[in-house]
Amino acid sequence: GSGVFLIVLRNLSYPPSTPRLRHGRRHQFNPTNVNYRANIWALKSEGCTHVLATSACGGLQEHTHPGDIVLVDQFIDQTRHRIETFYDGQPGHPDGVFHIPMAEPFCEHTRAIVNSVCKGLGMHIHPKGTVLTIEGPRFSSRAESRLWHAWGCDVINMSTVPEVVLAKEAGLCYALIAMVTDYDSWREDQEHVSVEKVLKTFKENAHKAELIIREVIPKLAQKDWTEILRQK
Ligand SMILES: CSC[C@H]1O[C@H](OP(=O)(O)O)[C@H](O)[C@@H]1O
Ligand SMILES: Nc1ncnc2[nH]cnc12
Repeated sequence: GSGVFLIVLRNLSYPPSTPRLRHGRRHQFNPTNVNYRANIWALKSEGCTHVLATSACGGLQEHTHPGDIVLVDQFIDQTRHRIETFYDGQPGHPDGVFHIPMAEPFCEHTRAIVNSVCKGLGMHIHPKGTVLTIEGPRFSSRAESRLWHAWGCDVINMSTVPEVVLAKEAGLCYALIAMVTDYDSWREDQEHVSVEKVLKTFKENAHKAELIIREVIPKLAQKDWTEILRQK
Protein backbone atom coordinates (compact mmCIF):
# COMPACT_ATOMS: atom_id res chain seq x y z
CA GLY A 1 0.00 0.00 0.00
CA SER A 2 0.91 3.58 0.53
CA GLY A 3 3.38 2.87 3.36
CA VAL A 4 1.31 4.82 5.80
CA PHE A 5 2.27 5.16 9.39
CA LEU A 6 1.22 6.75 12.60
CA ILE A 7 3.86 8.06 14.92
CA VAL A 8 3.08 8.75 18.48
CA LEU A 9 4.61 10.31 21.50
CA ARG A 10 4.45 8.24 24.67
CA ASN A 11 4.07 10.08 27.96
CA LEU A 12 5.47 13.16 26.22
CA SER A 13 8.88 11.58 26.20
CA TYR A 14 11.36 11.25 23.40
CA PRO A 15 12.11 9.01 21.49
CA PRO A 16 8.53 8.21 20.55
CA SER A 17 6.91 4.79 20.49
CA THR A 18 7.21 2.68 17.35
CA PRO A 19 5.34 3.66 14.24
CA ARG A 20 2.14 1.70 13.76
CA LEU A 21 1.12 0.59 10.30
CA ARG A 22 -2.56 1.34 9.85
CA HIS A 23 -3.14 -1.41 7.26
CA GLY A 24 -1.11 -4.02 9.14
CA ARG A 25 2.47 -5.22 8.52
CA ARG A 26 1.51 -7.09 5.36
CA HIS A 27 -1.02 -4.47 4.27
CA GLN A 28 -3.66 -7.12 4.96
CA PHE A 29 -6.46 -4.78 6.14
CA ASN A 30 -8.40 -2.81 3.55
CA PRO A 31 -9.67 0.61 4.71
CA THR A 32 -13.01 -0.83 5.89
CA ASN A 33 -11.32 -3.63 7.84
CA VAL A 34 -8.63 -1.59 9.58
CA ASN A 35 -9.33 -1.97 13.30
CA TYR A 36 -9.35 1.77 14.01
CA ARG A 37 -10.66 1.27 17.54
CA ALA A 38 -7.94 -1.27 18.41
CA ASN A 39 -5.20 1.01 17.00
CA ILE A 40 -6.34 4.08 18.92
CA TRP A 41 -7.09 2.11 22.09
CA ALA A 42 -3.62 0.53 21.95
CA LEU A 43 -1.99 3.96 21.63
CA LYS A 44 -4.03 5.37 24.49
CA SER A 45 -3.24 2.35 26.68
CA GLU A 46 0.47 2.77 25.97
CA GLY A 47 0.20 6.30 27.38
CA CYS A 48 0.42 8.06 24.03
CA THR A 49 -0.78 11.63 23.88
CA HIS A 50 -0.20 12.56 20.23
CA VAL A 51 -0.87 10.96 16.88
CA LEU A 52 0.89 12.19 13.76
CA ALA A 53 -0.84 10.46 10.90
CA THR A 54 0.09 10.40 7.24
CA SER A 55 -2.29 9.51 4.46
CA ALA A 56 -2.01 9.13 0.71
CA CYS A 57 -4.82 11.30 -0.68
CA GLY A 58 -6.31 12.33 -4.00
CA GLY A 59 -6.32 16.05 -4.86
CA LEU A 60 -9.85 17.40 -5.36
CA GLN A 61 -8.91 20.95 -6.40
CA GLU A 62 -6.57 22.41 -8.97
CA HIS A 63 -4.33 23.77 -6.18
CA THR A 64 -3.90 20.39 -4.47
CA HIS A 65 -1.34 18.96 -6.92
CA PRO A 66 0.14 15.49 -6.69
CA GLY A 67 3.28 15.89 -4.56
CA ASP A 68 1.69 18.57 -2.33
CA ILE A 69 1.17 18.32 1.41
CA VAL A 70 -2.03 19.46 3.13
CA LEU A 71 -2.30 19.91 6.91
CA VAL A 72 -5.92 18.91 7.14
CA ASP A 73 -8.20 20.70 9.64
CA GLN A 74 -11.68 19.41 8.67
CA PHE A 75 -13.33 16.29 7.32
CA ILE A 76 -16.49 15.25 5.49
CA ASP A 77 -17.57 11.68 6.16
CA GLN A 78 -18.83 9.50 3.33
CA THR A 79 -18.04 6.16 5.00
CA ARG A 80 -20.83 3.62 5.62
CA HIS A 81 -19.55 0.53 7.40
CA ARG A 82 -17.47 1.79 10.31
CA ILE A 83 -17.86 2.04 14.04
CA GLU A 84 -16.96 5.56 15.11
CA THR A 85 -17.26 5.34 18.88
CA PHE A 86 -15.87 3.43 21.84
CA TYR A 87 -19.23 4.03 23.60
CA ASP A 88 -21.23 1.37 21.73
CA GLY A 89 -23.05 -0.26 24.66
CA GLN A 90 -21.07 -3.51 24.38
CA PRO A 91 -20.01 -5.32 27.58
CA GLY A 92 -16.59 -4.18 28.77
CA HIS A 93 -16.70 -1.01 26.68
CA PRO A 94 -17.02 2.48 28.17
CA ASP A 95 -20.49 3.13 29.63
CA GLY A 96 -23.13 5.47 28.30
CA VAL A 97 -23.62 7.47 25.14
CA PHE A 98 -21.11 10.08 24.01
CA HIS A 99 -22.25 12.80 21.59
CA ILE A 100 -18.80 14.22 21.08
CA PRO A 101 -18.49 17.73 19.57
CA MET A 102 -16.70 17.55 16.22
CA ALA A 103 -16.45 21.22 15.22
CA GLU A 104 -12.63 20.98 15.46
CA PRO A 105 -11.70 17.34 14.82
CA PHE A 106 -7.93 17.89 14.56
CA CYS A 107 -5.49 19.32 17.13
CA GLU A 108 -4.76 22.91 16.11
CA HIS A 109 -1.70 23.10 18.41
CA THR A 110 -0.07 20.06 16.87
CA ARG A 111 -0.95 21.31 13.38
CA ALA A 112 0.66 24.69 14.18
CA ILE A 113 3.90 22.92 15.11
CA VAL A 114 3.83 20.84 11.92
CA ASN A 115 3.19 24.03 9.94
CA SER A 116 6.11 25.89 11.50
CA VAL A 117 8.43 22.93 10.88
CA CYS A 118 7.36 22.88 7.20
CA LYS A 119 8.04 26.61 6.93
CA GLY A 120 11.45 26.15 8.53
CA LEU A 121 12.24 23.42 6.01
CA GLY A 122 11.22 25.79 3.21
CA MET A 123 8.44 23.43 2.11
CA HIS A 124 5.47 24.87 0.33
CA ILE A 125 2.45 23.26 1.98
CA HIS A 126 -1.26 23.98 2.43
CA PRO A 127 -1.71 24.99 6.09
CA LYS A 128 -5.32 23.77 6.19
CA GLY A 129 -7.84 21.85 4.13
CA THR A 130 -10.83 19.53 4.16
CA VAL A 131 -10.48 15.80 3.61
CA LEU A 132 -13.38 13.75 2.34
CA THR A 133 -13.21 10.13 3.48
CA ILE A 134 -14.97 7.52 1.36
CA GLU A 135 -15.64 3.91 2.32
CA GLY A 136 -13.56 2.33 -0.43
CA PRO A 137 -11.86 0.10 -1.30
CA ARG A 138 -13.02 1.29 -4.71
CA PHE A 139 -12.13 4.79 -5.85
CA SER A 140 -14.85 7.35 -6.66
CA SER A 141 -16.75 7.42 -9.95
CA ARG A 142 -16.18 10.51 -12.09
CA ALA A 143 -19.62 11.87 -11.09
CA GLU A 144 -18.83 11.37 -7.39
CA SER A 145 -15.41 12.95 -7.81
CA ARG A 146 -16.96 16.00 -9.51
CA LEU A 147 -19.41 16.26 -6.63
CA TRP A 148 -16.63 16.20 -4.01
CA HIS A 149 -14.82 18.83 -6.09
CA ALA A 150 -17.96 21.01 -6.24
CA TRP A 151 -18.39 20.66 -2.47
CA GLY A 152 -15.03 22.39 -2.14
CA CYS A 153 -13.19 19.52 -0.46
CA ASP A 154 -9.42 19.65 -0.92
CA VAL A 155 -8.35 16.01 -0.64
CA ILE A 156 -9.89 12.54 -0.54
CA ASN A 157 -8.89 9.31 1.19
CA MET A 158 -10.34 6.20 2.86
CA SER A 159 -8.91 6.33 6.37
CA THR A 160 -9.30 9.59 8.30
CA VAL A 161 -12.80 8.81 9.53
CA PRO A 162 -13.16 7.17 12.00
CA GLU A 163 -9.47 7.40 13.01
CA VAL A 164 -9.53 11.08 13.98
CA VAL A 165 -12.96 10.73 15.63
CA LEU A 166 -11.78 7.89 17.88
CA ALA A 167 -8.57 9.75 18.68
CA LYS A 168 -10.69 12.68 19.81
CA GLU A 169 -12.89 10.43 21.96
CA ALA A 170 -9.69 9.06 23.50
CA GLY A 171 -8.44 12.59 24.23
CA LEU A 172 -5.42 12.35 21.92
CA CYS A 173 -3.93 15.26 19.94
CA TYR A 174 -4.27 14.13 16.31
CA ALA A 175 -2.70 15.81 13.27
CA LEU A 176 -2.85 14.65 9.68
CA ILE A 177 -0.17 15.14 7.04
CA ALA A 178 -2.04 14.48 3.79
CA MET A 179 0.28 13.54 0.93
CA VAL A 180 -1.42 14.28 -2.38
CA THR A 181 -0.71 11.44 -4.80
CA ASP A 182 -3.18 11.95 -7.68
CA TYR A 183 -6.04 14.09 -8.98
CA ASP A 184 -8.74 11.49 -8.25
CA SER A 185 -11.11 11.36 -11.24
CA TRP A 186 -12.75 14.76 -11.54
CA ARG A 187 -10.38 16.10 -14.24
CA GLU A 188 -10.64 14.75 -17.75
CA ASP A 189 -7.35 16.38 -18.76
CA GLN A 190 -5.42 14.35 -16.16
CA GLU A 191 -4.75 10.67 -15.59
CA HIS A 192 -7.46 9.28 -13.27
CA VAL A 193 -6.41 7.70 -9.98
CA SER A 194 -5.03 4.17 -9.87
CA VAL A 195 -3.08 2.28 -7.20
CA GLU A 196 0.03 2.45 -9.42
CA LYS A 197 -0.24 6.25 -9.62
CA VAL A 198 -0.76 6.52 -5.83
CA LEU A 199 2.23 4.31 -5.01
CA LYS A 200 4.53 6.01 -7.52
CA THR A 201 3.78 9.56 -6.27
CA PHE A 202 3.85 8.42 -2.64
CA LYS A 203 7.31 6.88 -3.08
CA GLU A 204 8.62 10.02 -4.77
CA ASN A 205 7.40 12.22 -1.91
CA ALA A 206 7.61 10.05 1.21
CA HIS A 207 10.95 11.66 2.17
CA LYS A 208 9.08 14.96 2.76
CA ALA A 209 6.86 13.38 5.42
CA GLU A 210 9.88 11.75 7.00
CA LEU A 211 11.75 15.06 7.18
CA ILE A 212 8.74 16.78 8.74
CA ILE A 213 8.07 14.05 11.30
CA ARG A 214 11.72 13.87 12.37
CA GLU A 215 11.64 17.56 13.26
CA VAL A 216 8.12 17.68 14.68
CA ILE A 217 8.57 14.95 17.30
CA PRO A 218 11.27 16.67 19.39
CA LYS A 219 9.31 19.96 19.13
CA LEU A 220 6.20 18.24 20.48
CA ALA A 221 8.26 16.85 23.33
CA GLN A 222 9.55 20.36 24.24
CA LYS A 223 6.10 21.90 24.69
CA ASP A 224 4.11 21.74 27.90
CA TRP A 225 0.83 20.07 26.91
CA THR A 226 -0.64 19.71 30.41
CA GLU A 227 -3.39 22.30 30.01
CA ILE A 228 -4.26 21.33 26.41
CA LEU A 229 -4.55 17.66 27.33
CA ARG A 230 -6.56 18.49 30.45
CA GLN A 231 -9.16 20.27 28.30
CA LYS A 232 -9.55 17.29 25.93
C1 LIG B 1 -3.55 2.70 -2.06
S1 LIG B 1 -4.73 3.89 -2.60
C2 LIG B 1 -6.03 4.01 -1.40
C3 LIG B 1 -5.58 3.99 0.03
O1 LIG B 1 -4.55 4.99 0.19
C4 LIG B 1 -4.84 5.74 1.33
O2 LIG B 1 -4.36 5.00 2.43
P1 LIG B 1 -3.83 5.71 3.75
O3 LIG B 1 -4.86 6.72 4.18
O4 LIG B 1 -3.69 4.61 4.73
O5 LIG B 1 -2.55 6.37 3.33
C5 LIG B 1 -6.37 5.81 1.30
O6 LIG B 1 -6.92 6.24 2.54
C6 LIG B 1 -6.74 4.42 0.92
O7 LIG B 1 -6.83 3.57 2.04
N1 LIG C 1 -8.14 9.41 -5.22
C1 LIG C 1 -8.16 8.79 -4.05
N2 LIG C 1 -9.34 8.44 -3.47
C2 LIG C 1 -9.35 7.81 -2.27
N3 LIG C 1 -8.25 7.49 -1.59
C3 LIG C 1 -7.07 7.82 -2.12
N4 LIG C 1 -5.82 7.64 -1.69
C4 LIG C 1 -4.98 8.17 -2.59
N5 LIG C 1 -5.65 8.69 -3.63
C5 LIG C 1 -6.97 8.49 -3.36
